[in-house]
Amino acid sequence: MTVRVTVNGDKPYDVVVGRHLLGELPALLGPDVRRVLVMHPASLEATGEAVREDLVAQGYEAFAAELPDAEEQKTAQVAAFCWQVMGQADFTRSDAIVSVGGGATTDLAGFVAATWLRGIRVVHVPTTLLAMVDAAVGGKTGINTAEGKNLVGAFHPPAGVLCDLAALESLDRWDLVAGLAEVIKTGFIADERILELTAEHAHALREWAGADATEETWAVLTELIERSVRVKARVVGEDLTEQGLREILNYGHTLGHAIELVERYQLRHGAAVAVGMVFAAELGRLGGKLDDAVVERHREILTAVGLPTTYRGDRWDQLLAAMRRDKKARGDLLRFVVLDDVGRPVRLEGPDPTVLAAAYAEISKEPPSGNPGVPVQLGA
Ligand SMILES: NC(=O)c1ccc[n+]([C@@H]2O[C@H](COP(=O)([O-])OP(=O)(O)OC[C@H]3O[C@@H](n4cnc5c(N)ncnc54)[C@H](O)[C@@H]3O)[C@@H](O)[C@H]2O)c1
Ligand SMILES: O=C(O)C(=O)C[C@@H](O)[C@H](O)[C@H](O)COP(=O)(O)O
Ligand SMILES: [Zn+2]
Repeated sequence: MTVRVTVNGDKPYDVVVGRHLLGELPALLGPDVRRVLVMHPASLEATGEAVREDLVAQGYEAFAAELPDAEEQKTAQVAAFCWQVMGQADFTRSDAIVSVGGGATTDLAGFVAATWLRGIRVVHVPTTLLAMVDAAVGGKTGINTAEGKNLVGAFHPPAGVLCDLAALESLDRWDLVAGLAEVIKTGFIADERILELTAEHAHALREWAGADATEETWAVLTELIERSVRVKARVVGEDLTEQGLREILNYGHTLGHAIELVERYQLRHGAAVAVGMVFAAELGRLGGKLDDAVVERHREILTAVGLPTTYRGDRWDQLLAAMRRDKKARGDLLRFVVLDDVGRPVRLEGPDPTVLAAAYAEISKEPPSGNPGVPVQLGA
């Protein structure tokens, strides 16, 4: 069954969840588009090429830009490479980009679309769970700089998002699990049923078997995707440019992004956000807002699906420096999203440094012995 969720805004668009969705591309690209750049990471060459050939068969002049894998593609250099490809192929304002990949690809492709000729159409075809439930929806685009994560970007909503569930068949279980972090985040900020479903099926999700997954597991995963997309669509439909409400989607990200930077992106975004959510829960608890039981629920559900809940205890100065560059910060004021309860996110501004350090102590574990450079592993 195909499900459509509309994202409201100046130019409303649909997030389509189902199978065999490529036939929808021409309608999303619109009548004026002649040239299309399909952007995909090297690891998805066959999928990217299939999309490109399909577009050629439909009469488009279609090009491909093969990108480095994962976070390595979110750089100014890679964006400049894409601008060069488009310049050499005479891309005009009536041409378009199609992204095929995970969240790193949709972030980069969205940014290139936002900046080329000050903005052209982009359709996202997310291929990871994380990109389907979060990154491809909502128009936040961006690249990293040496100083931090997503420091350069733009709000540029797509013309449509095609979540073809078949893509998840080839996703390895660590990437499926990393995507569950954003699903669980959505559960904590806005939809408790997500937490119940995830906890109930944690084992099957953690042991994701791709094409061999049972019908029951596919059904649960599909419901989790739909529920998460509905929450994200509602939030970004109300507050595209993060004037207020949208900040709730950043739950767990203040420390999460700092961990990603300190680890030089050697762990997945979802894994870092998982640790960041436990940190935020501890901040809420230490600030007298959140019950012990809800904090424990964070640890239980994240551990159950194989996500980490602790981080090495000897990186506080670096993490704090990175958190000062978080986009929610204002001047010297650090701002966090914490919870009063499940489904009740609130803002915490300028927490006392001793409370911050105490929350860090609650998530700290010994640094790996013998090799201080070893990155945190999922589930470690
Ligand atoms: N813009 C937003 O609103 C938003 C929201 C959440 C996350 N993000 C960003 O998304 C990124 C993380 O996304 P991600 O977890 O999808 O990571 P990713 O894009 O790096 O993909 C993870 C890995 O999966 C591989 N892959 C992708 N699709 C596959 C498939 N179908 N089968 C097999 N392998 C596949 C990729 O090649 C990569 O190695 C981060 O950069 C994060 O900042 C953005
Ligand atoms: O869509 C949003 O808004 C989010 O915050 C979703 C996050 O999951 C996502 O990782 C986002 O890219 C983080 O944004 P940033 O503004 O903190 O870079
Ligand atoms: Zn995120």
